[in-house]
Amino acid sequence: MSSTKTYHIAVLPGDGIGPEVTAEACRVLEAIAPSMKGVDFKFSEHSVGAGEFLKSGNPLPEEAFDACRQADAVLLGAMGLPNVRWPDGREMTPQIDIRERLDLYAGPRPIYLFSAEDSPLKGYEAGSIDFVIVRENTEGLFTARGATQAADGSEACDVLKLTRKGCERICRYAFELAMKRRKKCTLVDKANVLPSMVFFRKIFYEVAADFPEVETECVYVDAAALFFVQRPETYDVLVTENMYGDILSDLAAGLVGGMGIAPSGDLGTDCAVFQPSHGTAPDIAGQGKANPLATILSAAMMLEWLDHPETIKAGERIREAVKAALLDPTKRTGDMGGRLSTREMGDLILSHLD
Ligand SMILES: NC(=O)C1=CN([C@@H]2O[C@H](COP(=O)(O)OP(=O)(O)OC[C@H]3O[C@@H](n4cnc5c(N)ncnc54)[C@H](O)[C@@H]3O)[C@@H](O)[C@H]2O)C=CC1
Ligand SMILES: CC(C)CC(=O)C(=O)O
Ligand SMILES: [Mg+2]
Repeated sequence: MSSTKTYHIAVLPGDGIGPEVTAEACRVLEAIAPSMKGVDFKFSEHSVGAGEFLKSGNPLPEEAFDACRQADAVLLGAMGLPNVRWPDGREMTPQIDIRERLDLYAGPRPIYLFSAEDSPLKGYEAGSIDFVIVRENTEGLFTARGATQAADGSEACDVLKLTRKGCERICRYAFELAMKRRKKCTLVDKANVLPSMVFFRKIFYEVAADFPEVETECVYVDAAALFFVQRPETYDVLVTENMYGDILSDLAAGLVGGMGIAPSGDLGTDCAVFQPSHGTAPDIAGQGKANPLATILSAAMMLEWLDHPETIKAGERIREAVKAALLDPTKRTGDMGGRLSTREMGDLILSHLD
């Protein structure tokens, strides 16, 4: 007797272009589901973000958070709007709260050049830029949110904190990933200046000792920004602090076509969120212009992470469909120089799934 495994996916469309891009990713998941033997999906949708804050006063209602905790995986659009802020001036960042509360410490952000014409760099063929930034997601400078500001308004201070546990597990994740790829792991730090980064580097080499096959190197974060542009082909897996990873992942997305094609995962031990690396793009929201590929590729990462032979195959099929769709350089959304709408790009990917 065969039984069907039902995966519960919590969908958090969020703000701005979030609902537009998650709709396309869900269409792709629904289209691919019938081809998976013994697997299906149950989706539940939950309101979070700046819009939810304006309605209920809470950008992350407990019902939505519980749904994330209980789901097999979470698919998120993007959250936050620049004009919706806490009284202290910060934006709503429930995505960071979810990462911290569910301990989703590993943030893989794959950077892959699907088609030569999408790179602003000269001489790079499809597949020649192919690396993963592994962002530490639960420590570093972002944990300082809501930290200190002097009462007299004369200064403000954010603390960058790293722990041994946090550094060890993110380095271990990065080395294990490198073992499945081209066996090179680069630590991006600022160990010429900050004691926290000297600490990170020490732990990086301790963990490296368990992976003698992996080539190691350390690069300062400012130099990494330069080398990404000058010789991105030399990187495989890079591991770095939370905010460095945030900044470098936008820079790296720019090497392969922009934010519209940059997926990400936020992984814990038994819980994970998948979302595009981009934000809510208020400048194009509601106009059908958003590129859904980053979210569709994040959905493919989710299928691979679910780690069932059928979902792994389906994730690979989605990536192949994106690859095939981008072979025609006239088929792009506006951010990548084309004329397709969000829905038309979704339709194009569906047509390549057949
Ligand atoms: N994970 C999340 O939910 C994130 C949320 N945000 C929030 O999003 C809002 C906007 O932030 P920005 O700094 O403008 O970053 P953004 O990533 O939303 O936009 C930067 C630029 O990229 C373009 N862009 C982004 N995604 C695109 C897509 N799928 N298709 C086509 N073009 C796309 C935008 O139009 C804009 O020109 C802010 O409120 C910010 O806090 C920002 C980054 C991540
Ligand atoms: C709210 C932001 C810090 C989130 C972000 O930029 C990201 O996750 O890449
Ligand atoms: Mg970011």
